Amino acid sequence: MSFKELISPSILNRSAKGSRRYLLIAVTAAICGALAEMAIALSIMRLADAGLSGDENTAIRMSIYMSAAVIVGFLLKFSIKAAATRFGANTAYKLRSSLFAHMTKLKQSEAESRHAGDWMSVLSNDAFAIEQFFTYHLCNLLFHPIMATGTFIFLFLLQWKLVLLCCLIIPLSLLISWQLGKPIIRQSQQLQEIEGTINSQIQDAVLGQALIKSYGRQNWLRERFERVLKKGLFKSFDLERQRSLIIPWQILLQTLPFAMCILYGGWLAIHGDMRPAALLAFIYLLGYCIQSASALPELINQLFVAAGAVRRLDQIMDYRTEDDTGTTVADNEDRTSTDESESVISFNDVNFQYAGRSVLALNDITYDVRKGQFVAIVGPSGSGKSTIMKLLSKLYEPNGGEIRLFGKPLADYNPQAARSMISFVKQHTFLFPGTILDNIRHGKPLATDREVIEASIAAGADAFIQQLSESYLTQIGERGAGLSGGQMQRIAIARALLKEAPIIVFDEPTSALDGESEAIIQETLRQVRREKTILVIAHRLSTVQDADLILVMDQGRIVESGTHEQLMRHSGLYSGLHQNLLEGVS
Ligand SMILES: Nc1ncnc2c1ncn2[C@@H]1O[C@H](COP(=O)(O)OP(=O)(O)OP(=O)(O)O)[C@@H](O)[C@H]1O
Repeated sequence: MSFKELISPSILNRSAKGSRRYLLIAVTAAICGALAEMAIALSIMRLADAGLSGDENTAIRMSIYMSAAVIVGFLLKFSIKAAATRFGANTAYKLRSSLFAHMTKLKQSEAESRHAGDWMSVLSNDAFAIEQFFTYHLCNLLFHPIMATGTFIFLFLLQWKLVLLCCLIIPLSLLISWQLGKPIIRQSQQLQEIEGTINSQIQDAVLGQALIKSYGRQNWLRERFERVLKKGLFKSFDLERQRSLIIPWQILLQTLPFAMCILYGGWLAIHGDMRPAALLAFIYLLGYCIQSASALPELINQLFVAAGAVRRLDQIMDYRTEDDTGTTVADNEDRTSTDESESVISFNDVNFQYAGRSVLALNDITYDVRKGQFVAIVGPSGSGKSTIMKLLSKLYEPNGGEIRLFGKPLADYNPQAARSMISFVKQHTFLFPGTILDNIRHGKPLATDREVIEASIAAGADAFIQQLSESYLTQIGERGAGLSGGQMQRIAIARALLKEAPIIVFDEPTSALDGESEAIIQETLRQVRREKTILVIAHRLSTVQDADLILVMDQGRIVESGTHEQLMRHSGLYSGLHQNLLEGVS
């Protein structure tokens, strides 16, 4: 890694914009702080000279100067810390915020390329490492190099021969810092990756808890976790070992110059080549110079750790986001003007292949959905039903062919505009922790309470919500904890109805529900059918029997289409599926 790469990561530069004045204040205070220390040394020297020559007035004046320099030095150190922390906190805040914003705009394929826990690790651990660097190390990283350089120049002016003697150590010190720092950045990066895996496994354990118990896989899970924990443990031992190698060098580099100065400086003073007062000031400043110089290896190490974290964040920023150009939500105002004979959704020879897959998930898909129609998509597992929905919601772009929404190519809409016209009820309902009211209101953030209740009534959710202890203000836990699958689904339907989008898409709405809930959803379907265009992906053929059009999919193709009656007249896949269902029931 070049030095340029180290200091110019793009996300850091962008995040630091607007806070650079604090950095400037910190650097200025660091320079002035170093000057204050030198003023103290100068005062000590003049004080010692005055003491030895019995000049009382100069001694008093120097004592006053020295006290003033001590107070100013104290205030400056305080300012460095305050300004550097301010710079760091602001930068870390912007960095986290832009990272989070970037993540919410990621292309679906990019988001799926990493495990969720891995994302969390980058967002929390790496961002935290950078914040820590800014809060605790940046002020030292500003002060110590300036102090080391400033005192070095002053020492040189005092007695260059002594400085040259001490200088023999500096190249050695820099070489050691650089050499010891390189493996640290590599190992801390590896440790961070292991942390990501640990987070992923914790997440698997939490989300898949019930499944893991039902298959008795706790031991497998524990052993797998144990293995990655051990890997992390050994890696952190390696890292600590590498870091601890710096300590003996630090001690050596601290004591060696003192010993050399006292011996050689004393010899120079005895032979009249150096005033004793100058030797006193020299040793005073040498302490500061060494303290600052010896802090550098650890600070450089911390800089490497933070640089590693910034580099990983930069890699995240390189992940592609959705293209948000094109027709906007505001341009959609005329969407309901489509007359009944026109297509609301049309797929024309659409092909799609997932990255890394050798076969097409969708192969020459062509169909039309007209305004107010109820269209069902059925077919065996893996036939491509959900992929159609993913393309429709612009989570993926087709590899060939064209999709149109209200007559306009879907590619011309920005993703938000396209999604604003469709209410999705997914197979797996996701509810946020919070009140039921808030969860339904995600469909239309400015909806009144009355509108929320009306949507809930239409979705058959109002009756059970009213029976809850705090009705619509009942708090629900993470992912809807405290509600049954059917109740969650009805809340999701209420949310979708509240959105008032002209198209409503149900992804297998009945698959996780009992008979009663299924009946309620069927009733909802019948109600909204009059007002909205409905697309349903279903396994339960009972849900779709009265659909205007049923598309039957197999291996990424539409193999049959028609109404239930038309399809039943052929002895094709649909009637076969129906037959299997009946045999399963009997
Ligand atoms: N994110 C993905 N990455 C790679 N391949 C995928 C992805 N999602 C689905 N597929 C593959 O694409 C094909 C179609 O999947 P899709 O989920 O659309 O089928 P489906 O008909 O909805 O299945 P099911 O009824 O089981 O939900 C399958 O072969 C599946 O393995």
